[in-house]
Amino acid sequence: MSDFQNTDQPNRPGIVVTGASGRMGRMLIGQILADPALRLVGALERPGHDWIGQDVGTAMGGALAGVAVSDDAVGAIAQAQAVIDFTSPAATVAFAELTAQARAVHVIGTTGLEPAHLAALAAAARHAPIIRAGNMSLGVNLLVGLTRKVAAALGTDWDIEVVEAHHRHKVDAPSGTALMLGEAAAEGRGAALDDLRSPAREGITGARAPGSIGFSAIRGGDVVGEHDVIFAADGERIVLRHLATDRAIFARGAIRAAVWGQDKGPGVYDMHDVLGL
Ligand SMILES: NC(=O)C1=CN([C@@H]2O[C@H](COP(=O)(O)OP(=O)(O)OC[C@H]3O[C@@H](n4cnc5c(N)ncnc54)[C@H](O)[C@@H]3O)[C@@H](O)[C@H]2O)C=CC1
Ligand SMILES: O=C(O)C1=N[C@H](C(=O)O)C[C@H](O)C1
Repeated sequence: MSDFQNTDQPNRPGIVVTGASGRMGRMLIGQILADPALRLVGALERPGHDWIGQDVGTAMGGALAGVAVSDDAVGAIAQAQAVIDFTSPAATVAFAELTAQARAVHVIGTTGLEPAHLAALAAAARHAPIIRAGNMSLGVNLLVGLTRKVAAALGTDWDIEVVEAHHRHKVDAPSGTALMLGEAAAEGRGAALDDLRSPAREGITGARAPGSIGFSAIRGGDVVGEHDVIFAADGERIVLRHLATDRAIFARGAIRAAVWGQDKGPGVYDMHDVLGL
């Protein structure tokens, strides 16, 4: 363990952060190092990454953290009480197996997960808790509840569209948040999103299918994350909106989940469980 982090509190959960050099990895590591109630015990990057072997604090341009960035997931995760993971679907599935073996909490922010990835995570969650959400912020998780409520109150003469905007580097669409909001809207209508989801529009699409839920994605610049749920009827519209301006909100939620999960049994949880919503 590092001599550089506070050692006054013996029961601080030891946290491994995957994707250490990523936009979310850096944010998480910064928040963990700044919090005396937490301990950073590992920082993982993909094999071949130029941060491997460097101290993660200095690689981030700050003070020594006493934790070297590693590609040894087996060794790092074996020492962890929690793994916070914002990487890619394939990496997340591999980390889930190791985290389950270590009986540690796996907090998953990675989006773009397909049904096969989700099945692998469900298998891992038979051994240890997994807390997964396409968005870890308090605001979006509140918006999910509002979306479900508004969709339940309105009939199918109100068309539902989810519009999202993200930075130019984002690789998946619709965003994990947009899908959470779409699922909530479908639930409000007593259906599964798969049954209501409108295919991506291009060309002669025909008129909108009544009761369907559409998605549109904008990518550009450094947009952190913006989501609108539009309920459109003849003569009026309701727009529920969340604007993220700082990735700190996602990191705060993920760290809260890692701590919350410490006394939880195996299973899949989400931020509604963590936040008690
Ligand atoms: N649930 C939430 O609240 C949020 C979710 N996200 C999601 O988190 C994911 C990551 O987002 P960003 O940090 O913006 O991406 P990023 O591309 O900046 O970072 C991903 C990092 O993971 C690393 N990585 C990939 N494979 C790896 C492996 N096998 N082992 C270790 N490291 C590996 C990459 O080298 C990279 O540094 C995306 O799926 C994004 O949608 C992002 C923000 C909030
Ligand atoms: O990739 C991102 O940046 C984000 N991804 C999450 C998503 O897919 O919804 C959460 C947030 O919007 C930022």
